[in-house]
Amino acid sequence: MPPAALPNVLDMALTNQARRQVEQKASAVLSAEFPHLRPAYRQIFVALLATTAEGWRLFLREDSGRAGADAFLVGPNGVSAIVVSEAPPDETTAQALLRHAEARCAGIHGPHGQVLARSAVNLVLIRPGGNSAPVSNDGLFRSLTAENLPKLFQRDAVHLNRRQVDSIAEQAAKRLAGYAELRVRPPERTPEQVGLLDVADLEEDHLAAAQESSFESWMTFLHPHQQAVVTRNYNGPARISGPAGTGKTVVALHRLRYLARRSTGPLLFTTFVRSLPLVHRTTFRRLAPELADRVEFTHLHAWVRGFLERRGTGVNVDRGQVDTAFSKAWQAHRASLESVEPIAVYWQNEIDRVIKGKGLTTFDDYVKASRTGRGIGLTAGQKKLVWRLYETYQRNLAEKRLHDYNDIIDLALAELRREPLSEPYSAVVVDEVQDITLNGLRMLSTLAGDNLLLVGDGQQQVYPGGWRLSDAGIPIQGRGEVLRVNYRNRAEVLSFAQRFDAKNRVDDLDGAAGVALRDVESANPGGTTRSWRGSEKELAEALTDAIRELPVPVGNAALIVFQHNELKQCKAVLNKAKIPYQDLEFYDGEPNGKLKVGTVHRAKGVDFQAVLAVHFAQSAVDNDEDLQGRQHLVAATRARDHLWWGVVEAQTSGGVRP
Ligand SMILES: Nc1ncnc2c1ncn2[C@@H]1O[C@H](COP(=O)(O)OP(=O)(O)OP(=O)(O)O)[C@@H](O)[C@H]1O
Repeated sequence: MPPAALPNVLDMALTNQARRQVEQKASAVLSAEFPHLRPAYRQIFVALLATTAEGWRLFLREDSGRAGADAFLVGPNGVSAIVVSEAPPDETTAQALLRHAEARCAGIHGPHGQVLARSAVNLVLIRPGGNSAPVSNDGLFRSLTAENLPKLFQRDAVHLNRRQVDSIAEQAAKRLAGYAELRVRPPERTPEQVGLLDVADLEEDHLAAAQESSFESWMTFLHPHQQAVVTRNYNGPARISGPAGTGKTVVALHRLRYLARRSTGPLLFTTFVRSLPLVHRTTFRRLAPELADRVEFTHLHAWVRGFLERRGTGVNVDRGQVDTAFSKAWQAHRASLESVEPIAVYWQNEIDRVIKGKGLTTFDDYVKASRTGRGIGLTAGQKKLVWRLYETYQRNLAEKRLHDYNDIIDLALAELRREPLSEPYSAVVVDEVQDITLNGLRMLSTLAGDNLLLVGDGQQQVYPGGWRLSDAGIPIQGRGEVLRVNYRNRAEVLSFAQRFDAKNRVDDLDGAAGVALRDVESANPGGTTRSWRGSEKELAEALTDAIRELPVPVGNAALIVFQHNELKQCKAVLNKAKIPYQDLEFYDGEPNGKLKVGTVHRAKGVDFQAVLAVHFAQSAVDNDEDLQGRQHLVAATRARDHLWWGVVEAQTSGGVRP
């Protein structure tokens, strides 16, 4: 049992002097309780025990047989099973230690019916001698020395609050027979000290308060259904789907850690969205620092380019020149297609997502091909005109020896079929799979085989096109999971986002009925939303006010628009108002105090405490209302606590309406 009323020291970092006092106490407690502990080990356990003065909980067991000692440390950074030993354990021992740690923590409950995830237990090896040479079973253990021990307490990995730490520790105490719980109290502050908090203390307090949020607790706790998906044995390619915010990516990241511990090969996390892998890499490193080198986070085209380079296949991808090749083709065929649809990008998408994206190489195939989600139906005669546009575009690319993204996917697919990877991936996770082209899927399936895990939500497709997983020859039967509890959006935000729910049936990515956002259960009450409507002239003031009045730090908020040209307009407003911002394109998930800004395409898959979305009512999104609805749904569901939704009317439409 913990001593009755420990102060809430998690919110109150110790001063240096207090820390020294705590370490002295810790040393005395260890001498009394574990008199035979070797001095080199004692030094480490003093450091671990000192954290209990700040609310961490330590359970210790001496193992004289193995010349080591082990402990469980529960703190704001989660649960760590710690082995202190000079010699790294061999693979078999390491696996046994991992099972031991997982078994001891099995069945620990979290808030709202969640469970402590098996994949959440951190296994840490601490070597007293200062030997920091990599251990052979890297990836099972996080390996530290006495010198770099403070890494274990790093603030950026904080995700549990005091109540959660205590609740885990109380439950762990019952499961840890043979371990002694050791604690030291923090020194009392004198009345003078209480008034003399230095700046560092205040910063620490601020940080701790911000981290009181329960949102990050997914690093330790999963819903039992999420947990089951993390550990299930699939024997074939699998798919996780479910509406926005249901924890699909969270499950995928835990599963990567779980699978990495049970395999030896490299692992890959990829997606079509360029900026996303960086953000998830940052998150994953907090979850599983020991696996930083084994799991590769790369967006699909970067992976393909790297792969082709390694195979000696040169490609020439220049986005600007590729666009010019299309523009020239469009100029040549504009007259014949304009009456069907005047927006050039519609036809560029037709080539990218339908003709080339699906790997159609003959006009006959194109005539027969389904164009689900393309908005406009085309007759065979109109398709003939599109095919001519496509042929001219292809000629323009060939003349300049250019490759577009579809070309390099095709090259990679051919190359993988010719010669598979010499060291196959133990797991390939594909996030936001709904936006990958059909040929991209074929390539990933060839790359990963049975080790493929596809994660996505048909309702959040922001690029037009349409396929079923079966079209790519990926058999999912019996290996499709659907998550249904929304953990991200507070109830108010969720209910606002649900207005963009699909009128049509939602697809589960494989042709069957999926779950729509309106069907999810909401896990977090509260939240705020604000709507604004006005003219383009009035936008600057309204947006600046909305940013100044944000109920969250501006660095935790994002401004999302739907078209590139609108981005420029909004950035001009920010520049004028001197509001520092960062392009979402370059956001890697590290906190930086700046407002994040980007189009919805760059905001996919991530979340922010607050979102400001600006919709220019006049803009057309590829002439497709459904697509626009899906993009709005994605933008609105990026917000956790607060959503500001601005609509800019046509310039002639006059004043602000409430
Ligand atoms: N088990 C959990 N406990 C607490 N919070 C959770 C849990 N699972 C997910 N969350 C919260 O929900 C957020 C959304 O999770 P995640 O990004 O995995 O959802 P998603 O289904 O991939 O969403 P989207 O499809 O909208 O990108 C996380 O950032 C986290 O804050």
